[in-house]
Amino acid sequence: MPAYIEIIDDYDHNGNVEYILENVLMPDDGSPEYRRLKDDYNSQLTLSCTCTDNCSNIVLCYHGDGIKYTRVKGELVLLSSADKQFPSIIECNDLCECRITLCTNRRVQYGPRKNLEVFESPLYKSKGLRTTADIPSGAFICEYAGELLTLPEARRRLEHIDKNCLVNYILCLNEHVAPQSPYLVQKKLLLTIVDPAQRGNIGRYLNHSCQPNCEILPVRTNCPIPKIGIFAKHDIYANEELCFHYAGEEHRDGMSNGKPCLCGAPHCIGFIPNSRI
Ligand SMILES: C[S@@+](CC[C@H](N)C(=O)[O-])C[C@H]1O[C@@H](n2cnc3c(N)ncnc32)[C@H](O)[C@@H]1O
Repeated sequence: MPAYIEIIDDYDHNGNVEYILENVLMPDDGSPEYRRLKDDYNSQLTLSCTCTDNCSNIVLCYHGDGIKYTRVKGELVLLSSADKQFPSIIECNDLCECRITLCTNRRVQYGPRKNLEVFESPLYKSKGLRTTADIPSGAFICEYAGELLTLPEARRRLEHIDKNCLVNYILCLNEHVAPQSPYLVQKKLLLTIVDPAQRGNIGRYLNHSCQPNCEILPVRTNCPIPKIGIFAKHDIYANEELCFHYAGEEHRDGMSNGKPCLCGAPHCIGFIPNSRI
């Protein structure tokens, strides 16, 4: 039995973007905000399960208010009855006593699914990500991994992007957290900012759609800073382009207008939504 899980990710980029398997810290700028981000990044969630029955009872491998997985045709997918009011996932971690190979509360930590392909999207007139195989509803696609930014650094980079008409890869995840969430006992982390422009994984190629086939959810494993997990919203067929709503479909407040949106959905809002930070 392995003592920890190794991420399996054979994807790569063309060009000079560095391929990373999971989030990394932005360069140290000496700020107090960076020190706080680094402290969080190096922290371990103290939630752990005490499952000793070969994970036959999923409830034991379940941490507080997180969404659960269920196994469908050999694959772990999100339970469709999940509470969408405070959506988040807390997977089992290195402190858990369950058997890694049997645990049904570990998916994102294994890395992206296979059969993903970067391509030139005719719809978006830029790169996009598609699947070459069918994907069931609720299945994990990949993480949106990049450099974790402090708020001042994100603002600085956004200004630079605007001024120089560069492609914006910065994603701000605003969490709507239940007051008794177990990870808030450690720290109140509500805004996670990820920039895969220079260092990122395959998640950086998903475009925005106002009527997407994927959704993003915060997923915690060992670290209190969530990974941004991308999941199938419904069954997806081979050769479909994968896209998600950049601001989250349920939370439209706090959005600012970005560039014109090319998604072509019947109820397209007309612009790429950016979270106001
Ligand atoms: C995360 S990247 C997606 C991959 C990108 N298309 C590429 O070629 O690398 C986000 C950028 O893609 C483009 N993009 C994403 N969704 C779009 C949309 N709905 N309409 C127009 N451009 C979009 C914008 O330039 C946006 O800043």
